[in-house]
Amino acid sequence: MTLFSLDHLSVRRAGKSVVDDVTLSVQAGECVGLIGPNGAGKTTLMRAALGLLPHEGSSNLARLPLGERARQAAFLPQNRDIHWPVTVDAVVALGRAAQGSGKLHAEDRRAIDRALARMGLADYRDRIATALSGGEQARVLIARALAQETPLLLADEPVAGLDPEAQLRTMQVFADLAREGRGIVVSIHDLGLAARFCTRLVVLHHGRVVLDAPPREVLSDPRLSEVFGIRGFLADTPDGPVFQPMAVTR
Ligand SMILES: Nc1ncnc2c1ncn2[C@@H]1O[C@H](COP(=O)(O)OP(=O)(O)OP(=O)(O)O)[C@@H](O)[C@H]1O
Repeated sequence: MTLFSLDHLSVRRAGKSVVDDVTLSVQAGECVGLIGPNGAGKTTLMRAALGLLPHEGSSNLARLPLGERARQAAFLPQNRDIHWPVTVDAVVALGRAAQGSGKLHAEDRRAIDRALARMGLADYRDRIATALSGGEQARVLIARALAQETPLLLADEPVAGLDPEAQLRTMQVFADLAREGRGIVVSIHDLGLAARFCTRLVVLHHGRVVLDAPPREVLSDPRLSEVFGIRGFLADTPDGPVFQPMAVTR
């Protein structure tokens, strides 16, 4: 089942083409890593796909009325500041606001508990969110997005600033959700984590999709070094593929 589809999506910002004619679809069961150098257009692509930026071409999400869009897709933006001195539980509960009337029902409570458990935050639920470390706050916001329990999750650099355990835990959660039949689109700079946990990698360069294939194929493609300006080491291990950037090539 197709959960996400972009058809010739283009975005211009300040007169410059930032996303250029992107056609892409994501099926249930896929965890798609959106990779590309700084400024490649990853954030712009996600925001336009969600209807948050003017664009040409079409996105199945941008076409939906607001309430329906929130039931179809959760979005974890890159900016992860929490401004309200409320409990972790209350922040995660906001993820349910789009799903119903605003009043929490038993099913909402269960979704909040599942999200807290998935992110290892059960013991944090009564802590004041603004009094947590940056990485802990980031995990709370991931839990808020998970609590929406939408068919599709778009996450913009969710593991930036997280410690290794939280990075692995988060990527494992995304991989598990995909295996459970959801669709994930995750922008990520850590190509090693992308190799391990994504089912497919889409490489964006100057706003265009230049590679779209399973991780091993993408990470061994000579075009990768042109795009990123690096040479990497790719190997198979019992835990899955590993990729380590080794040297700058330009
Ligand atoms: N509001 C804006 N006005 C003009 N140009 C913008 C604006 N926002 C982004 N851009 C430009 O669009 C391009 C893509 O930016 P975007 O944030 O989508 O890249 P990204 O791939 O997410 O980068 P990063 O990995 O650094 O987060 C960049 O060249 C950026 O300078």
